[in-house]
Amino acid sequence: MVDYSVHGQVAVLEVNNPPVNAFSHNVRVGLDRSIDKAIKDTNVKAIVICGKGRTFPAGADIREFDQPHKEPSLTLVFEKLEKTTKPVVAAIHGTCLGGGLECALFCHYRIAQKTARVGFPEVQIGILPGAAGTQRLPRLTGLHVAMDMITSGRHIFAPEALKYGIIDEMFTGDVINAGIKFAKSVMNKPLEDRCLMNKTVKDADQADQIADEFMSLVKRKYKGFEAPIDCVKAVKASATLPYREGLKMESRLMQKLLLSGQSAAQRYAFFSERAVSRWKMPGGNFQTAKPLPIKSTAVIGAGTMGTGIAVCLLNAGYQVYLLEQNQKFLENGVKTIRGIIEGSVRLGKTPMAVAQKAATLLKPTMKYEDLADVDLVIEAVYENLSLKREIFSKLDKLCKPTTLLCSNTSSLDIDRIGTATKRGDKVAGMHFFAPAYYMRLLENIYSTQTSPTTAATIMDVGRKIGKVSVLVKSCQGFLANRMRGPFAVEAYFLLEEGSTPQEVDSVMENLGMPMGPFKTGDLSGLDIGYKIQTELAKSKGVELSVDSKFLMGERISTLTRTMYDNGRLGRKTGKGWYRYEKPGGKLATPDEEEILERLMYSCINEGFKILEEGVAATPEDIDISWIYGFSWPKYLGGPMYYANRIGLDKIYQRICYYHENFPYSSHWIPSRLLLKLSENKVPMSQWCSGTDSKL
Ligand SMILES: CCCCCCC[C@H](O)CC(=O)SCCNC(=O)CCNC(=O)[C@H](O)C(C)(C)COP(=O)([O-])OP(=O)([O-])OC[C@H]1O[C@@H](n2cnc3c(N)ncnc32)[C@H](O)[C@@H]1OP(=O)([O-])[O-]
Ligand SMILES: NC(=O)c1ccc[n+]([C@@H]2O[C@H](COP(=O)([O-])OP(=O)(O)OC[C@H]3O[C@@H](n4cnc5c(N)ncnc54)[C@H](O)[C@@H]3O)[C@@H](O)[C@H]2O)c1
Repeated sequence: MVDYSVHGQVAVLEVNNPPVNAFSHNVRVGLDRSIDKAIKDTNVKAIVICGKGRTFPAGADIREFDQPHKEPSLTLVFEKLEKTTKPVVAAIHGTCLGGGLECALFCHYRIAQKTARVGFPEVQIGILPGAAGTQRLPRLTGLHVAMDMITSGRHIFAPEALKYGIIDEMFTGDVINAGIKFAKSVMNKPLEDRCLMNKTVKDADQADQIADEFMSLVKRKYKGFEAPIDCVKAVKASATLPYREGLKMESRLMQKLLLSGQSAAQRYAFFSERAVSRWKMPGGNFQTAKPLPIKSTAVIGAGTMGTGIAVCLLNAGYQVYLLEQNQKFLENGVKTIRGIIEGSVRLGKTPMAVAQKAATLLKPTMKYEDLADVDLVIEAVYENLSLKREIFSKLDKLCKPTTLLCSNTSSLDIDRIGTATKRGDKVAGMHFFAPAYYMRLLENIYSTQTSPTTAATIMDVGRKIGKVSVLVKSCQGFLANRMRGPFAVEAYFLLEEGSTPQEVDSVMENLGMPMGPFKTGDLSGLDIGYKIQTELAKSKGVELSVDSKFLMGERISTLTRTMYDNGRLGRKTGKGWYRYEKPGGKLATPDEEEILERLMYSCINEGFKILEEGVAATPEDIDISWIYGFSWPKYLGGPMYYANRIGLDKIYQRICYYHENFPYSSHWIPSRLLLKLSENKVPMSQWCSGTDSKL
């Protein structure tokens, strides 16, 4: 777990725990023994700590957080480093994160490869740097930088770390050689000045002011999350309390956070995000299918979605043909794309070089013939099946045989689009979420014809453009919108029964969602819901009117149609739900619990049906879709995790209650899987892919 070697007078302690050299219990034991050995060896005059393989330790082992703590603790091991009279050098490459950075902060010196990153990402899993990180980083950088790094969890590259004094020097080339060389250069220098616990925080006199500033920032920016608040308190203590007292404060806050439900949920989300990349579908999976190389792409439709998708592809270095039917729309689309990229450069999110390259990669066109040689097409025209089929048929005849043809449709069956071509195996859905350049979820959809190679390729493209990609089977609405369907429908029914959009929104916002369903509707455009409903009715041979209350025996709401007819399309027309006159309700305003249950339990029921039918392979696929597609608060772990926390039997009973009261809404028909799991009290570790059991 720790490889020990001596090179002349320098002992090298190489942490060897792939893939990320996390400080698991056996690594702590190994490191402890190796430190003792190096201290005892009189021939050894300096010590180098580094990581084997791809990285310096990336932190504590997150999987161990729910297990009983086993000695030695990280702090106990690290303290030996600072106490020794032999200089200790952390030689950093890859990602030096969390406990890894804390280890480096106990060393007397830190050097890093230019491409290395350092950071304290603990806040993202609902905790704080609990091995003295909150007390030691401010002693190096001052409060401001430490507050920023610890409350945001952002990683910084070596040049920035050098600027703040976190590292002493940058190097290129081999880590061990660089470590030994540096260790030799500091071998006989005094160490008192290099021990952080002896230092004071340079801007301690402004502690109140800086802490107040960050407290109001984190309360606004990370509304509902507990960890950022405790991070501010712990970092402030580094300036207001003696070192040992500060450590006690850090430890108290850490224990509180570790026991909180939020941290467990955020850790579940961390592992789920990785689990969804291990996709599977009939005939193949992430291990058996290999992605095809994709260089050039095309986006059809330069509207809201097409422009956002083009930005994602351009930023990742793909060539993009942007095809429109209308010259004016094409020009506007190009302007929008430039505007988004320029804005991102101004915010420091996109490097100038990437923006300049993107400008050369964009090829606006009105000619389908230009698309003949591209490797991947993503269609984003109006939500209309016959239009999409016509376009796919045209592309099939025109594009080279290997081109993959994908649709960004929000709801249409991919099989029905694929049958318009003779290459159903190369047709799939790539469903982005608005705004496409910002939202991290990409829902990739396979039809009965799609090949695993096509799935592997679009999952790979998703990864390369920085999305969290989930693979699902095609069905009406796919995973995300199908499950979100009852959520939106129940919200409309509540309105018809007397609630206001503000009331409904505020219940969901209090739960932790950044926006309630009506504000989200205003943002996406209310015409989309209307068009989806009309298309669905048409596919069943029914013409809807404003007075329609049922579709095929199912209760429906045509409120979006009323909005559409009145030109209230949401933000884009300047009026939507938030300037809507409340219809006179017949029923009393439902209480908050009912709003929450009707919106969430209806979706959760649908989620279990989605699992039952194999549309999603695991609950993690569903939870990740909500976290990255609908900004579900990570600290609640996703709706399926949330359901498990509430108790499946309670959820099942309430679903039965609503089913009895709303017999015309099939989304209340209880899921058989939910019944089975709740009756047999099956723990989540047995119905998920294993993420829950890691906690
Ligand atoms: C009792 C009180 C004691 C308190 C002491 C507190 C000490 C400290 O303050 C707390 C911490 O350090 S908290 C920690 C602070 N550090 C962090 O939060 C860093 C979290 N990690 C990352 O950000 C990314 O993994 C990297 C950027 C390191 C690599 O990215 P990449 O190259 O895209 O690779 P990838 O696909 O992401 O991961 C590959 C595999 O490794 C797995 N794994 C990864 N880290 C793990 C960990 N720490 N642990 C376990 N496993 C970890 C990951 O799950 C995956 O395996 P899976 O089977 O597929 O699931
Ligand atoms: N807006 C959203 O929130 C959202 C989210 C996910 C998916 N979607 C889906 O994305 C697709 C596009 O939605 P949008 O909101 O971007 O629509 P939009 O109306 O903003 O843009 C559609 C664009 O397609 C162009 N177009 C129409 N027919 C064309 C043709 N034959 N050739 C070339 N261009 C043509 C139009 O001129 C228009 O500019 C729809 O299928 C929609 O369901 C939308």
